Amino acid sequence: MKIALLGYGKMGQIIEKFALERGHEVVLKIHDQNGSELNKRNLQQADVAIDFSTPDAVMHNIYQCFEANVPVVVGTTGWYGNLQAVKNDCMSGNHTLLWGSNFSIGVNLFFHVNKVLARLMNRYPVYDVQVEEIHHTQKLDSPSGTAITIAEGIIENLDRKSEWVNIQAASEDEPVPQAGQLLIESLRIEQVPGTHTVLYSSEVDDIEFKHTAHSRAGFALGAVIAAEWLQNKQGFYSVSDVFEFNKNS
Ligand SMILES: NC(=O)C1=CN([C@@H]2O[C@H](COP(=O)(O)OP(=O)(O)OC[C@H]3O[C@@H](n4cnc5c(N)ncnc54)[C@H](OP(=O)(O)O)[C@@H]3O)[C@@H](O)[C@H]2O)C=CC1
Ligand SMILES: O=C(O)C1=N[C@H](C(=O)O)C[C@H](O)C1
Repeated sequence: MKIALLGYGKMGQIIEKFALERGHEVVLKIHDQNGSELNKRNLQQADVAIDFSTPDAVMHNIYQCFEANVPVVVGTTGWYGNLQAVKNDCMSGNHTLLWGSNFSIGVNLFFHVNKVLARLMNRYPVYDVQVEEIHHTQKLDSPSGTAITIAEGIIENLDRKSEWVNIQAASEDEPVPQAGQLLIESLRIEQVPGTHTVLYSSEVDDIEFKHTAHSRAGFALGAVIAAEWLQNKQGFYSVSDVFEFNKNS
Protein backbone atom coordinates (compact mmCIF):
# COMPACT_ATOMS: atom_id res chain seq x y z
CA MET A 1 0.00 0.00 0.00
CA LYS A 2 0.98 3.60 -0.51
CA ILE A 3 0.47 5.43 2.78
CA ALA A 4 0.07 9.14 3.59
CA LEU A 5 1.09 9.92 7.18
CA LEU A 6 -0.86 12.88 8.57
CA GLY A 7 1.17 13.73 11.67
CA TYR A 8 4.82 12.72 11.78
CA GLY A 9 5.57 13.01 15.49
CA LYS A 10 6.15 10.27 18.06
CA MET A 11 3.51 7.98 16.55
CA GLY A 12 3.88 8.88 12.86
CA GLN A 13 7.57 7.95 12.92
CA ILE A 14 7.00 4.53 14.53
CA ILE A 15 4.10 3.83 12.15
CA GLU A 16 6.47 4.54 9.25
CA LYS A 17 8.91 1.96 10.60
CA PHE A 18 6.24 -0.79 10.84
CA ALA A 19 4.74 0.18 7.47
CA LEU A 20 8.12 -0.18 5.72
CA GLU A 21 8.83 -3.48 7.52
CA ARG A 22 5.50 -4.82 6.23
CA GLY A 23 6.32 -3.88 2.63
CA HIS A 24 4.37 -0.63 2.34
CA GLU A 25 5.55 2.70 0.96
CA VAL A 26 5.15 6.10 2.64
CA VAL A 27 4.35 8.66 -0.07
CA LEU A 28 3.43 11.70 2.04
CA LYS A 29 4.40 12.92 5.52
CA ILE A 30 2.50 15.92 6.89
CA HIS A 31 3.49 17.80 10.03
CA ASP A 32 2.89 21.28 11.37
CA GLN A 33 5.51 22.93 9.14
CA ASN A 34 4.41 21.54 5.73
CA GLY A 35 0.60 21.66 6.08
CA SER A 36 0.19 23.24 2.61
CA GLU A 37 1.33 19.92 1.10
CA LEU A 38 -1.88 18.35 2.39
CA ASN A 39 -3.91 18.79 -0.79
CA LYS A 40 -6.10 16.63 -2.99
CA ARG A 41 -3.39 15.93 -5.57
CA ASN A 42 -0.81 14.77 -3.00
CA LEU A 43 -3.31 12.76 -0.99
CA GLN A 44 -4.50 10.94 -4.09
CA GLN A 45 -0.99 9.46 -4.50
CA ALA A 46 -1.86 7.29 -1.47
CA ASP A 47 -4.10 4.22 -1.07
CA VAL A 48 -4.76 5.16 2.56
CA ALA A 49 -4.02 7.99 5.00
CA ILE A 50 -3.12 7.40 8.66
CA ASP A 51 -3.74 10.37 10.96
CA PHE A 52 -1.88 10.67 14.26
CA SER A 53 -1.76 14.47 14.47
CA THR A 54 -3.34 16.77 17.04
CA PRO A 55 -6.85 17.46 18.33
CA ASP A 56 -6.73 20.84 16.52
CA ALA A 57 -5.57 19.46 13.17
CA VAL A 58 -7.51 16.22 12.90
CA MET A 59 -10.90 17.53 11.71
CA HIS A 60 -9.35 19.42 8.80
CA ASN A 61 -7.29 16.37 7.89
CA ILE A 62 -10.33 14.06 7.92
CA TYR A 63 -12.28 16.37 5.59
CA GLN A 64 -9.27 16.70 3.25
CA CYS A 65 -9.28 12.88 2.99
CA PHE A 66 -13.03 12.88 2.31
CA GLU A 67 -12.52 15.55 -0.39
CA ALA A 68 -9.77 13.48 -2.02
CA ASN A 69 -11.78 10.27 -1.54
CA VAL A 70 -8.87 8.57 0.23
CA PRO A 71 -9.69 6.12 3.07
CA VAL A 72 -8.39 7.37 6.40
CA VAL A 73 -7.41 5.61 9.64
CA VAL A 74 -7.70 8.06 12.56
CA GLY A 75 -5.71 7.42 15.74
CA THR A 76 -5.71 11.00 16.95
CA THR A 77 -7.76 11.53 20.12
CA GLY A 78 -9.47 14.59 21.59
CA TRP A 79 -12.10 15.14 18.85
CA TYR A 80 -14.84 12.69 19.84
CA GLY A 81 -17.43 15.44 20.38
CA ASN A 82 -17.50 15.53 16.55
CA LEU A 83 -17.62 11.77 16.05
CA GLN A 84 -21.34 11.54 15.19
CA ALA A 85 -21.15 14.45 12.69
CA VAL A 86 -18.09 12.89 11.02
CA LYS A 87 -19.88 9.54 10.86
CA ASN A 88 -22.90 11.16 9.18
CA ASP A 89 -20.70 12.97 6.63
CA CYS A 90 -18.68 9.82 5.98
CA MET A 91 -21.80 7.73 5.32
CA SER A 92 -23.69 10.34 3.30
CA GLY A 93 -20.64 11.09 1.12
CA ASN A 94 -19.76 7.39 0.62
CA HIS A 95 -16.34 8.00 2.18
CA THR A 96 -14.20 5.60 4.24
CA LEU A 97 -12.92 6.17 7.78
CA LEU A 98 -11.75 3.87 10.57
CA TRP A 99 -11.15 5.38 14.01
CA GLY A 100 -9.81 4.03 17.28
CA SER A 101 -8.84 5.53 20.60
CA ASN A 102 -6.27 2.77 20.91
CA PHE A 103 -4.96 0.40 18.21
CA SER A 104 -3.01 -2.06 20.38
CA ILE A 105 -4.28 -5.63 20.52
CA GLY A 106 -3.76 -5.66 24.30
CA VAL A 107 -5.98 -2.64 24.88
CA ASN A 108 -8.64 -3.97 22.52
CA LEU A 109 -8.69 -7.21 24.54
CA PHE A 110 -8.90 -5.02 27.64
CA PHE A 111 -11.90 -3.11 26.16
CA HIS A 112 -13.70 -6.40 25.65
CA VAL A 113 -13.02 -7.88 29.10
CA ASN A 114 -13.85 -4.50 30.70
CA LYS A 115 -17.41 -4.76 29.33
CA VAL A 116 -17.82 -8.36 30.52
CA LEU A 117 -16.56 -7.40 33.99
CA ALA A 118 -18.90 -4.37 34.17
CA ARG A 119 -21.89 -6.57 33.30
CA LEU A 120 -20.88 -9.04 36.04
CA MET A 121 -20.59 -6.21 38.56
CA ASN A 122 -24.34 -5.47 38.28
CA ARG A 123 -24.72 -8.38 40.73
CA TYR A 124 -22.26 -6.85 43.25
CA PRO A 125 -23.39 -3.34 44.21
CA VAL A 126 -20.92 -3.21 47.14
CA TYR A 127 -18.24 -2.31 44.60
CA ASP A 128 -17.80 1.24 43.36
CA VAL A 129 -15.70 1.72 40.23
CA GLN A 130 -13.33 4.34 38.84
CA VAL A 131 -10.92 4.63 35.90
CA GLU A 132 -7.36 5.94 36.10
CA GLU A 133 -5.12 6.90 33.18
CA ILE A 134 -1.45 7.91 33.22
CA HIS A 135 0.35 9.45 30.21
CA HIS A 136 3.47 11.45 29.36
CA THR A 137 3.43 15.19 29.99
CA GLN A 138 3.23 16.20 26.27
CA LYS A 139 -0.25 14.76 25.93
CA LEU A 140 -2.66 17.47 24.75
CA ASP A 141 -6.01 15.89 25.60
CA SER A 142 -7.50 14.75 28.85
CA PRO A 143 -8.95 12.29 29.67
CA SER A 144 -7.25 9.99 27.19
CA GLY A 145 -9.35 8.60 24.35
CA THR A 146 -8.70 5.12 25.70
CA ALA A 147 -10.05 6.10 29.13
CA ILE A 148 -13.19 7.47 27.46
CA THR A 149 -13.71 4.19 25.57
CA ILE A 150 -13.20 2.25 28.82
CA ALA A 151 -15.67 4.52 30.65
CA GLU A 152 -18.25 4.16 27.87
CA GLY A 153 -17.84 0.37 28.03
CA ILE A 154 -18.61 0.47 31.76
CA ILE A 155 -21.54 2.89 31.40
CA GLU A 156 -23.14 0.74 28.66
CA ASN A 157 -22.95 -2.36 30.86
CA LEU A 158 -23.13 -1.32 34.52
CA ASP A 159 -26.59 -0.06 35.48
CA ARG A 160 -25.39 2.12 38.37
CA LYS A 161 -23.23 4.42 36.17
CA SER A 162 -24.70 6.80 33.59
CA GLU A 163 -21.99 9.39 32.77
CA TRP A 164 -18.29 10.03 33.33
CA VAL A 165 -16.52 13.00 34.95
CA ASN A 166 -12.80 13.76 34.69
CA ILE A 167 -10.35 15.07 37.27
CA GLN A 168 -6.66 15.86 36.96
CA ALA A 169 -4.83 14.13 39.80
CA ALA A 170 -3.47 16.68 42.25
CA SER A 171 -5.74 19.47 41.02
CA GLU A 172 -7.13 21.70 43.76
CA ASP A 173 -10.76 21.87 42.70
CA GLU A 174 -11.59 18.23 42.10
CA PRO A 175 -15.28 17.56 41.48
CA VAL A 176 -16.68 14.93 43.85
CA PRO A 177 -18.50 12.40 41.67
CA GLN A 178 -22.27 12.28 42.25
CA ALA A 179 -24.27 9.05 42.36
CA GLY A 180 -24.31 7.62 38.84
CA GLN A 181 -21.11 9.41 37.81
CA LEU A 182 -18.00 7.42 36.88
CA LEU A 183 -14.77 9.13 37.82
CA ILE A 184 -11.86 9.18 35.35
CA GLU A 185 -8.69 10.35 37.05
CA SER A 186 -5.89 11.65 34.76
CA LEU A 187 -2.27 11.79 35.77
CA ARG A 188 0.68 13.11 33.70
CA ILE A 189 4.19 11.71 34.33
CA GLU A 190 7.29 12.06 32.09
CA GLN A 191 7.79 9.32 29.48
CA VAL A 192 4.76 7.15 30.32
CA PRO A 193 3.41 5.69 26.98
CA GLY A 194 -0.03 4.91 28.44
CA THR A 195 -1.36 3.10 31.52
CA HIS A 196 -5.06 2.47 32.16
CA THR A 197 -6.62 0.94 35.28
CA VAL A 198 -10.20 0.06 36.16
CA LEU A 199 -10.52 -0.09 39.93
CA TYR A 200 -13.46 -1.75 41.69
CA SER A 201 -13.42 -1.02 45.43
CA SER A 202 -15.52 -2.34 48.29
CA GLU A 203 -15.05 -1.85 52.01
CA VAL A 204 -13.21 -5.16 52.27
CA ASP A 205 -11.13 -5.31 49.08
CA ASP A 206 -10.07 -3.83 45.73
CA ILE A 207 -10.01 -5.42 42.29
CA GLU A 208 -7.64 -3.75 39.80
CA PHE A 209 -7.76 -4.43 36.07
CA LYS A 210 -4.78 -2.76 34.43
CA HIS A 211 -3.11 -2.34 31.03
CA THR A 212 0.42 -0.95 30.85
CA ALA A 213 1.94 -0.09 27.46
CA HIS A 214 5.72 -0.65 27.55
CA SER A 215 6.24 1.48 24.43
CA ARG A 216 4.25 2.92 21.49
CA ALA A 217 4.98 -0.13 19.30
CA GLY A 218 1.64 -1.85 19.94
CA PHE A 219 -0.34 1.27 18.97
CA ALA A 220 1.70 1.77 15.79
CA LEU A 221 1.59 -1.84 14.57
CA GLY A 222 -2.17 -1.93 15.22
CA ALA A 223 -2.67 1.21 13.13
CA VAL A 224 -0.84 -0.36 10.16
CA ILE A 225 -2.86 -3.59 10.54
CA ALA A 226 -6.05 -1.49 10.59
CA ALA A 227 -4.99 0.30 7.38
CA GLU A 228 -4.36 -3.08 5.72
CA TRP A 229 -7.77 -4.32 6.92
CA LEU A 230 -9.46 -1.22 5.46
CA GLN A 231 -8.28 -1.92 1.90
CA ASN A 232 -11.21 -2.47 -0.50
CA LYS A 233 -13.77 -1.52 2.15
CA GLN A 234 -16.08 1.48 2.14
CA GLY A 235 -17.91 3.06 5.08
CA PHE A 236 -17.45 4.06 8.71
CA TYR A 237 -15.60 1.64 11.01
CA SER A 238 -13.96 1.48 14.40
CA VAL A 239 -10.96 -0.54 15.54
CA SER A 240 -13.37 -3.01 17.19
CA ASP A 241 -14.37 -4.10 13.66
CA VAL A 242 -10.75 -5.07 13.02
CA PHE A 243 -10.29 -7.23 16.11
CA GLU A 244 -13.89 -8.56 16.51
CA PHE A 245 -13.42 -10.15 19.96
CA ASN A 246 -17.20 -10.06 20.38
CA LYS A 247 -17.62 -12.69 17.65
CA ASN A 248 -15.59 -15.29 19.54
CA SER A 249 -17.10 -15.14 23.02
N1 LIG B 1 -5.20 5.62 18.86
C1 LIG B 1 -4.03 5.23 19.35
O1 LIG B 1 -3.70 4.03 19.43
C2 LIG B 1 -3.07 6.27 19.79
C3 LIG B 1 -3.41 7.58 19.65
N2 LIG B 1 -2.50 8.55 19.92
C4 LIG B 1 -2.92 9.91 19.61
O2 LIG B 1 -2.25 10.29 18.41
C5 LIG B 1 -2.03 11.69 18.41
C6 LIG B 1 -0.56 11.98 18.10
O3 LIG B 1 0.24 11.48 19.14
P1 LIG B 1 1.83 11.68 19.12
O4 LIG B 1 2.40 11.17 17.87
O5 LIG B 1 2.29 11.14 20.42
O6 LIG B 1 1.92 13.28 19.13
P2 LIG B 1 3.14 14.21 18.62
O7 LIG B 1 2.91 15.54 19.25
O8 LIG B 1 4.43 13.53 18.84
O9 LIG B 1 2.88 14.32 17.05
C7 LIG B 1 1.86 15.09 16.50
C8 LIG B 1 2.24 15.39 15.09
O10 LIG B 1 1.19 16.12 14.47
C9 LIG B 1 1.79 17.14 13.73
N3 LIG B 1 0.86 18.19 13.37
C10 LIG B 1 0.59 19.37 13.97
N4 LIG B 1 -0.31 20.06 13.25
C11 LIG B 1 -0.59 19.28 12.18
C12 LIG B 1 -1.42 19.44 11.04
N5 LIG B 1 -2.13 20.56 10.87
N6 LIG B 1 -1.49 18.43 10.12
C13 LIG B 1 -0.76 17.30 10.29
N7 LIG B 1 0.06 17.12 11.34
C14 LIG B 1 0.14 18.09 12.26
C15 LIG B 1 2.95 17.61 14.56
O11 LIG B 1 3.85 18.37 13.74
P3 LIG B 1 5.19 19.07 14.35
O12 LIG B 1 6.07 17.91 14.73
O13 LIG B 1 5.71 19.86 13.20
O14 LIG B 1 4.69 19.88 15.51
C16 LIG B 1 3.50 16.24 14.94
O15 LIG B 1 4.29 15.71 13.89
C17 LIG B 1 -2.54 12.20 19.75
O16 LIG B 1 -3.86 12.65 19.60
C18 LIG B 1 -2.55 10.94 20.63
O17 LIG B 1 -3.48 11.00 21.66
C19 LIG B 1 -1.25 8.27 20.39
C20 LIG B 1 -0.87 6.98 20.58
C21 LIG B 1 -1.76 5.86 20.30
O1 LIG C 1 -1.30 10.48 23.59
C1 LIG C 1 -0.88 9.32 23.74
O2 LIG C 1 0.33 9.07 23.89
C2 LIG C 1 -1.86 8.22 23.71
N1 LIG C 1 -3.07 8.49 23.35
C3 LIG C 1 -4.13 7.58 23.19
C4 LIG C 1 -5.27 7.94 24.11
O3 LIG C 1 -5.57 9.14 24.26
O4 LIG C 1 -5.89 7.03 24.67
C5 LIG C 1 -3.71 6.13 23.24
C6 LIG C 1 -2.52 5.83 24.12
O5 LIG C 1 -2.95 5.67 25.43
C7 LIG C 1 -1.41 6.84 23.99
